[in-house]
Amino acid sequence: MDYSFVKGHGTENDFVLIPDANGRHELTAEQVARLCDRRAGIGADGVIRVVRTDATEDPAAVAARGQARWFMDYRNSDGSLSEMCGNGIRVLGLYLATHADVDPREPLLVATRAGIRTLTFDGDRITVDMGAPEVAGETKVTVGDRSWAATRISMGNPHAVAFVDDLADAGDLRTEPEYDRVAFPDGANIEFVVRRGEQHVALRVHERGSGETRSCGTGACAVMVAAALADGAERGTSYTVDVPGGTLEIVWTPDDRILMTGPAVLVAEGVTDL
Ligand SMILES: N[C@@H](CCC[C@H](N)C(=O)O)C(=O)O
Repeated sequence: MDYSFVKGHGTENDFVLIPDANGRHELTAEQVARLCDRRAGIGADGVIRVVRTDATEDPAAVAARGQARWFMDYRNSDGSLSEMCGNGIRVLGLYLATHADVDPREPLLVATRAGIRTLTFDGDRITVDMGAPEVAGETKVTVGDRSWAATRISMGNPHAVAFVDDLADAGDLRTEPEYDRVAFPDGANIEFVVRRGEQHVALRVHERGSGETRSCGTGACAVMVAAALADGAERGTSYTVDVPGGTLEIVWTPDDRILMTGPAVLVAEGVTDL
């Protein structure tokens, strides 16, 4: 069956959006993997079905009815579900502001499996209130014969953040790093971080369900929190986080919310029968 798609990216973390206001295109994991295939499909790090909260029975959408009109149904490129995608939600916001009756002069509330997130628009920059981080203590990550201490942080989805001397130390991230499967029963996104200056860091990421990507919005937020904690700075600070595909600005507010600001770009629209 033919259906419409939109392709977009946020700091080169790229997504196939499936506009599905009325909830008619529930996707299987196999379909998502076909869409994301970079040779036989459209190619992307993930798929976002853009559906109204009153048109899907996903429990997170049902819980948000009456507060948020739109639900981000996010899947990784292997077809697995995730609770949240920081870059993807900006791309979804731009899609709604340009293709639906969403007024970018107003805050936009979007339901996700991690709860409702609020977006504000400033030209081509979008800020997302990512909610409060949850810091869960120390763990360890391993690539080949090298291991690093890491901090477990949830941004609605699970992250392990490891400071390294050089981003090249993380080696070939085509293979998933090893991590504590008891601490992370649902898998983990792993970030490797170096310092670039005062309140300025850079990362590489291996995403759960997608492999190494050129950016991860929730990962950049987790990295900012780990860096601020290490600096003794904590709340009321802002950091610049460089990712391979660009730069994100992250603020930790005095009332414990993480605000992430970055770009969103739509690059193509079409019809597919994948
Ligand atoms: N790239 C995303 C995160 C996507 C989900 C992640 N792979 C997971 O499984 O939790 C971002 O920008 O946050």
